[in-house]
Amino acid sequence: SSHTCVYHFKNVFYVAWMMVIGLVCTPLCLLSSGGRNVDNMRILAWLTRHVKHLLGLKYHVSGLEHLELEGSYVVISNHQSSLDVLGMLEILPDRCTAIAKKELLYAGTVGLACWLGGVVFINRQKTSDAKSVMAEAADTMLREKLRLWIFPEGTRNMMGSILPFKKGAFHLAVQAQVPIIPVVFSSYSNFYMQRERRFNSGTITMKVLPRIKTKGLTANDASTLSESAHKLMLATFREISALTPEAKGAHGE
Ligand SMILES: CCCCC/C=C\C/C=C\CCCCCCCC(=O)SCCNC(=O)CCNC(=O)[C@H](O)C(C)(C)COP(=O)(O)OP(=O)(O)OC[C@H]1O[C@@H](n2cnc3c(N)ncnc32)[C@H](O)[C@@H]1OP(=O)(O)O
Ligand SMILES: CCCCCCCC/C=C\CCCCCCCC(=O)OC[C@@H](O)COP(=O)(O)O
Repeated sequence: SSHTCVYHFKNVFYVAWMMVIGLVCTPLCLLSSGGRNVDNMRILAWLTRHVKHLLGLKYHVSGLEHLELEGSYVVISNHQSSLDVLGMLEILPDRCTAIAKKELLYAGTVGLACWLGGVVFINRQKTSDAKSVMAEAADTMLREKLRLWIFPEGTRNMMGSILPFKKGAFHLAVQAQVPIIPVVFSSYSNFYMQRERRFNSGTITMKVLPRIKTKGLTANDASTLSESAHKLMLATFREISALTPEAKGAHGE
């Protein structure tokens, strides 16, 4: 039926169009900075701005003032789909890059674009490697006055909730003694339904929350920090999501 066609078309179009953007951005990034540089993220964000219109998506953002902090910080957000990248680039602060799984590096021109934007790649299968790469990223972040965007669930999740957080983002913030700024995306379940093969137009609410301070905290506090951030973000997710009755049922509400 027609909604199934639209679903497949939009998904294929999204990946293909991002590949084209990845290709277009490459010479621009090379000309402007000569190689891998976090400032290339501005170019990526600028080139990607229009994609939401092509997919019929709107963003409603609140709390942007919480990102207007001096110096380094870690942004954490929930992760439902590769579409999250559009929201991320919609509000991306200056000098901010991301942490991603290393597989993304091999995703053609999108991988190249990520590399040019200074994305830090981690091997999730090798926890000890991932930890040392993230420790190095904490140093680089301070030295080069960067911000890092991390998806602490560590994987995509469309179940209408937020998975328990991995601890890496919190260790990194504590090691660097920088604040954590939570960003919550509302549920995509009102416009994107994988099971029913529906990808309708829709509005995504993004809420930036006030920073969580880490000054004086140690590695022992990472678990508590992770749990309290999760609780806060899950409450916000439920508050801002226009949940369907079925999705509400899945939450046990
Ligand atoms: C695209 C169009 C063209 C133009 C656009 C181009 C580009 C677009 C621009 C940008 C796009 C960027 C897109 C990015 C999106 C990518 C999203 C992703 O890839 S998500 C997947 C990757 N992210 C993550 O995995 C999140 C981070 N992961 C973690 O934090 C994990 O903790 C881990 C480090 C990988 C380890 O995983 P593990 O399963 O072992 O988890 P635990 O958290 O339970 O940890 C186990 C144990 O170790 C302790 N720990 C963890 N980290 C540390 C540390 N750094 N130091 C010390 N100890 C650590 C932790 O406390 C646990 O111990 P304990 O149980 O005793 O507490
Ligand atoms: C050589 C061709 C390879 C084709 C691969 C196509 C990949 C491009 C897909 C969409 C275009 C824009 C996406 C931008 C980046 C999306 C990042 C992303 O969402 O990665 C998933 C990762 O967070 C979690 O992975 P898992 O849920 O654990 O798995």
